[in-house]
Amino acid sequence: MAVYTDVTDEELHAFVAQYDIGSVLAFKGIAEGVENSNFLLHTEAGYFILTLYEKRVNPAELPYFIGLMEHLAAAGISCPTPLANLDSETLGTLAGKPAAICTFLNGMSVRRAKAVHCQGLGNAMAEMHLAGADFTMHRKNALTVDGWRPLFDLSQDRADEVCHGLAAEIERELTVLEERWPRDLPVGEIHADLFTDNVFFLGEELSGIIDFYFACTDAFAYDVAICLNAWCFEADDSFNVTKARALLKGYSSVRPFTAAEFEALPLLARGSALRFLLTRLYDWLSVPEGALVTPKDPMEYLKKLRFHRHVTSARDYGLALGDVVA
Ligand SMILES: Nc1ncnc2c1ncn2[C@@H]1O[C@H](COP(=O)(O)OP(=O)(O)O)[C@@H](O)[C@H]1O
Ligand SMILES: N[C@@H](CCOP(=O)(O)O)C(=O)O
Repeated sequence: MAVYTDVTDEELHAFVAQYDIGSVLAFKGIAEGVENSNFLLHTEAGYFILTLYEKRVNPAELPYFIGLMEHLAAAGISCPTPLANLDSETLGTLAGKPAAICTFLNGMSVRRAKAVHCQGLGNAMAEMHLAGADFTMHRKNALTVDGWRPLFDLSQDRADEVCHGLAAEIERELTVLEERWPRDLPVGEIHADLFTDNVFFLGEELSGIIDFYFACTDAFAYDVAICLNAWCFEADDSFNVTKARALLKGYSSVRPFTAAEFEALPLLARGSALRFLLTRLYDWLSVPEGALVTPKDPMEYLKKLRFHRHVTSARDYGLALGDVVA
């Protein structure tokens, strides 16, 4: 369910009239997504996505997200482009919520990524990282190592309801990551939620990247680590090194890894697994009674975390130092 706010016909027509996109031909809510209310908007000028920003998005941060999409789109990255209205504003208000209209991207997310999709993802992610280099706004990552303990505090007392011993295991992991987290890697604007549902393909060709509302300024290699977790494990929880190799080669053919990134990758993958374990654990334990939401499984990310704990080098992900490091 991802329509939290009702929009009346009058409100919609008045909002759309502020843009040079003709009048509304059709308008319907989109079921996918969890954070914001999204609508497919068809006007005389074509198809668009209308987004109402809901309470988990801080309005003060919207100029960063909107500005980043504008910047990346102008640099040739296939991502939603926010439309400016007749007053040259990309952000407005609809039904009492901040709202924007963005371009519609063709394509579909893949249910089962193949190595070729992972390679395309690697290429596009590296291009996105390079394209963000001259973006002048920045946003601290609230969900990196410094944010994990406060997040864990919210679930610690009930973590063992999900899995016996989980609270102690997370505590040990946090201690290790807080001690060893690398702080001197190349940084820039990263997507930070590049899961399969946020990447569109037409056949085997990547056609677009959506959902920039976790984007932030952090280590490029952390974005790569998030993707290793989200794209390179099978349904039976096994790690698929062929997909990982394709993803890393795809990335490094556009932006070669530094030696420090190569060294840090296993730790970043552990941290990324812990980040999604913690947010999923919180959501799992906080589902309101009767809510129409299916929380995502925290255990999936515990298993991924345990896998990375036994990885000693990025070679285990199929990355050869001589091959790809600048
Ligand atoms: N620019 C876009 N082009 C095409 N479809 C889009 C676009 N933006 C969002 N969508 C559709 O809306 C759904 C939810 O969008 P998403 O940004 O993932 O929402 P949320 O932030 O609530 O998770 C996507 O799965 C996709 O189907
Ligand atoms: N990708 C995260 C959840 C965020 O959901 P999204 O719909 O905004 O991509 C997870 O899988 O835990």
